[in-house]
Amino acid sequence: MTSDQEALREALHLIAPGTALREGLERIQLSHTGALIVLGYSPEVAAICSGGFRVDTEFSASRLRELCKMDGAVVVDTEEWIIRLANVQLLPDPSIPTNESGMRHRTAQRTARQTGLPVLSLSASMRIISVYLGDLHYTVDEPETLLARANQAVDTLDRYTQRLEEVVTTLGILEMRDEVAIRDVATVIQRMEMIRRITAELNGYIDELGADGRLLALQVDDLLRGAASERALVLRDYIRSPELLGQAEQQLSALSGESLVDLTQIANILGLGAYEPSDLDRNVVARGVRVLAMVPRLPWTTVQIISEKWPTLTALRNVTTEDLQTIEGIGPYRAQMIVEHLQEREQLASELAARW
Ligand SMILES: Nc1ncnc2c1ncn2[C@@H]1O[C@H](COP(=O)(O)OP(=O)(O)OP(=O)(O)O)[C@@H](O)[C@H]1O
Repeated sequence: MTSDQEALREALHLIAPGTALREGLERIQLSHTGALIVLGYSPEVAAICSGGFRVDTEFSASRLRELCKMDGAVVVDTEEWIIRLANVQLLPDPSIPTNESGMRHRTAQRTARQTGLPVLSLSASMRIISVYLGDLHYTVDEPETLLARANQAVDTLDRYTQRLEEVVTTLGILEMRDEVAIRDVATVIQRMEMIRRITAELNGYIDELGADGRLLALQVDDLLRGAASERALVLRDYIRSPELLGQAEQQLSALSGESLVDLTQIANILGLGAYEPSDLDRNVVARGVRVLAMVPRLPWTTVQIISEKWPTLTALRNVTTEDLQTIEGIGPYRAQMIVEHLQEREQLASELAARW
């Protein structure tokens, strides 16, 4: 996300349903007066304001509506939530390009480009809220439209998480049998990345829906249940050097929709060296970090020390309680817990495999 996109998201959050600002905008829409509102008060804004008068009054929805009945723009200081100016003429640099028609929208776009602040433009005739920020232009949807789209995305997330659960379970079984192929790891990461993308889209809807999006946020939370930490653990299990983790995350999120379908590209991002589709069948071994992280109350630093000493899951599965007690901070009780946990996982994997 670029900084403008992030700022746009923050601006959408400010005007989300349930906020005082949105209530003001809805009142303006009902009264068909239209509006031009600058969200932020900076020296750049002050420099392009002409005429009008100072208000310096606490923000309220009804005040905004009243002030927007007058000609000109309103400037709202969103740091302090104070309406600073009203009835002002905005005079942005006329050489700044604009592809809008109508003076209000053209001024809004130029002002946003010149000041870097969000500028709202509400047309008197149409029930549309336009947000301009830098070079971005966003048309705010009605909450019903947004909710319909968000619900579709939740259905997709639901299907994706079910499919992920299947492939992660398969990976767990194969890990315990030393039968993991590059394809299995790449498939899990592919699914996780698809989930990350749909979640980012949903978070955008949640931000924009404000109070109307609370139920949606709970649904998403429920569906994700620790998905982000599981993703990090799978990556740690198969990316040899931890310093490449951040780079891999970046490259995964930069993959186009088409490239995400290609498992060899994902495998290469993980550093697993797959140049042709047949390379995907080559075996790989997990470090076992994910399995260790599931041991109850085992501190992360201890997980790291253990996996440094026994750097593969295969090696880990052969450790004894005596071996583990050579590590500082692991006594007989904890050593026993770790060994039992590994045995349980192995047992579970063979039970599940028997059902295949
Ligand atoms: N530079 C400006 N500074 C402040 N306010 C402006 C500016 N330009 C336009 N406006 C406001 O927008 C109103 C509508 O202007 P105009 O009719 O030219 O734009 P429009 O885009 O065609 O209108 P609408 O958006 O309502 O369809 C003006 O009456 C004024 O209140």
